Amino acid sequence: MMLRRVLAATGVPTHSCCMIPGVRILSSHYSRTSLIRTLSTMTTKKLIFAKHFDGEPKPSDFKLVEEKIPALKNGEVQFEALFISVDPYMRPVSVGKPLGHKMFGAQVARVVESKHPNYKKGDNVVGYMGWETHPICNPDTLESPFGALEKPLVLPDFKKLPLSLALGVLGMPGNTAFFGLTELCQPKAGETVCISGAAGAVGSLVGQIAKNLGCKVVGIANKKEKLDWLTSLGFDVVIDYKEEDVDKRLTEKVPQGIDCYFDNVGGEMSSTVLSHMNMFGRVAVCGAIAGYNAKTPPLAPMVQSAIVMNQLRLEGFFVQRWLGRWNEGILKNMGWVQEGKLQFREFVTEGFEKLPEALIGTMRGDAVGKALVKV
Ligand SMILES: NC(=O)C1=CN([C@@H]2O[C@H](COP(=O)(O)OP(=O)(O)OC[C@H]3O[C@@H](n4cnc5c(N)ncnc54)[C@H](OP(=O)(O)O)[C@@H]3O)[C@@H](O)[C@H]2O)C=CC1
Ligand SMILES: CCCCC/C=C/C=O
Repeated sequence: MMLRRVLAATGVPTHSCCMIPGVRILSSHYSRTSLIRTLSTMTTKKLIFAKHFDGEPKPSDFKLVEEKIPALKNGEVQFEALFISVDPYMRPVSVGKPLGHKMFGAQVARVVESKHPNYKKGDNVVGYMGWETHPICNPDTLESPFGALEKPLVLPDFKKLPLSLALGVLGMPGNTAFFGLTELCQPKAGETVCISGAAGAVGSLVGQIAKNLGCKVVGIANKKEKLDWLTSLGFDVVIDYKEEDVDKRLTEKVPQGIDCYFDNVGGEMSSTVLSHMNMFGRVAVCGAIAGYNAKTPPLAPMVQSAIVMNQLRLEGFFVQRWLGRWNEGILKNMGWVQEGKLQFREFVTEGFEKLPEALIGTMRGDAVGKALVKV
């Protein structure tokens, strides 16, 4: 549609839009980049959620479709996706979602055209537009995967920082780390904070924030590359839960006990951590990835004795609880990033079509830091 208008304006017959000569004539009026962009925005690619996951997600659970971009209606905005997020939460949150629709999820995108007063061409946003290259949506009726209305956020000037950070340290994972740790664990300087899934998008930030607050930090993850990275970030103790005996290592290396546990994983290893907690310890239950792909919930050793004997407080949370304070977390994390006190690492896969593989990879533990796809 847009290309037809451009061609009409140049006098090139519109039926020649896909022919090389037409492209050559146009290039005298338009830069090669804008022409490529114009051509590519005629259609949009979507990954459809085609089959409910059975165990681990599979590429065949998704279907790639390409559609013409419809005309924009009043109140709508057309975006061009720049980065799309892949997150383990997608596995449990997909349960019960209707099939045949675009896969849900967050993306960083640029506004291409707008018929909404609060969005203008060229704005960069982060929002739940799903797995699509050129989505159109009405921001006022856009739903997050968690079932609430959530408008795409227009991003402030990121200065020299990459826009992709709006999906990581300056976005949902950053706020999960900040609010989950500060509000639920309430760590005090000198206390010991333990984190499972410690080298991931959320966990790597939790550990660094805890260090910034003056705590001792224990990180649990798998693979030498991840543990070395955590050590370089200042984690005091690192444990490979697949290669080492977590119980023995905690006894040896954390004799003072654990005051706060930020749990991304659940299962047997978390039961072990709970048995090392101090009196009045606090546990933020953020995720349970150890069980996301399981057909029947895995059994874990009983934890109630540790909870009772040490009078622990465990609380689960969704980060959306703090939507009303969203910018507070983002600004706090941005300050630490700018001071060099909050390092981030991104694990970027190139290509929209690679989204399913990227999701599967991050659930398997391939990613160090935040996993995302560059469209
Ligand atoms: N409550 C909330 O509001 C939110 C919750 N979450 C949850 O937080 C957790 C972390 O999310 P996020 O940082 O995005 O993801 P990560 O970047 O941490 O990626 C997932 C990691 O989980 C680890 N993992 C996978 N399987 C297992 C297993 N069986 N046992 C132990 N570890 C495993 C892998 O690390 P390794 O190689 O070290 O095993 C993998 O890298 C997830 O559970 C997610 O659902 C996320 C955002 C918001
Ligand atoms: C057990 C599922 C937890 C996932 C919560 C994720 C929220 C992300 O925004």
